[in-house]
Amino acid sequence: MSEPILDLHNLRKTFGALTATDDVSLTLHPGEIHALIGPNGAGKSTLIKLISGELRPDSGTIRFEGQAIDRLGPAARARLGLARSFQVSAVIPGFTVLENVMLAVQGASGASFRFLRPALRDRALTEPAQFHIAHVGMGTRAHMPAADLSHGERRRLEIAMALALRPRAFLLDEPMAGMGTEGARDLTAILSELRTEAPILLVEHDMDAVFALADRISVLVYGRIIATGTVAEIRASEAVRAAYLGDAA
Ligand SMILES: Nc1ncnc2c1ncn2[C@@H]1O[C@H](COP(=O)(O)OP(=O)(O)OP(=O)(O)O)[C@@H](O)[C@H]1O
Repeated sequence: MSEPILDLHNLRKTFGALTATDDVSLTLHPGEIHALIGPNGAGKSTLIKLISGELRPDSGTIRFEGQAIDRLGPAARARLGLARSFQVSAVIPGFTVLENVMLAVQGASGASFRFLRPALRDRALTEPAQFHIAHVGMGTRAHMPAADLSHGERRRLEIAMALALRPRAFLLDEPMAGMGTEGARDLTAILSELRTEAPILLVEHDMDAVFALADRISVLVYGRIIATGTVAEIRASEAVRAAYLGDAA
């Protein structure tokens, strides 16, 4: 297998007496969607926060494209291309789809006048923004205010904004949450394509989406990875069935 883009080694995080992350090691490789599943309170969000830099581990290491990033804060990790989508990119409701993505393009270029409405004639911003908007199938919505978008369209906008940051890896924490069946199906198709842009570490409770998307699945229970494998391997695992999947397998 290719060199991992993201390489976690023996990560550990405690909150008082509680071990939320118990010696977790996992890798994310180019082109793959690696899903992280597990019951409520298993430590999935904590792990995402350790990777994004919002939380610091008690021990263990995180390498990103071969570089140790343990000492970097969230902003520096984001600049390296570690994109925590659906949270980093705050959509401005009064701005159009195009303006929102232009702001993301502007932010990615390091410009500091983040809160000014971007100049619609600035082709250095409009061209990449329109490219990302077309990529997520929102070409006909470019001039619509973000406030008027449906939930699913807003998710697409957020992905276009994440793409503008030229990510090297995506950390997605429950992107299907709050979406209807159709919206979830729609987003599943988008994420499936997105993996060719950058690999995705996907925390998700929607098992239909996980089984449809994941190249590999890791199962987290009480902060510990109890199994990592393909969809077929995880569905067939007795340990996983007993600890988590039950009838969903
Ligand atoms: N800042 C914190 N301080 C104390 N305990 C915390 C903190 N953050 C998380 N925890 C605890 O750590 C454990 C793991 O929580 P975490 O939110 O990572 O789980 P999760 O798998 O994401 O759950 P869910 O699926 O419900 O989102 C839980 O027992 C939680 O109560």
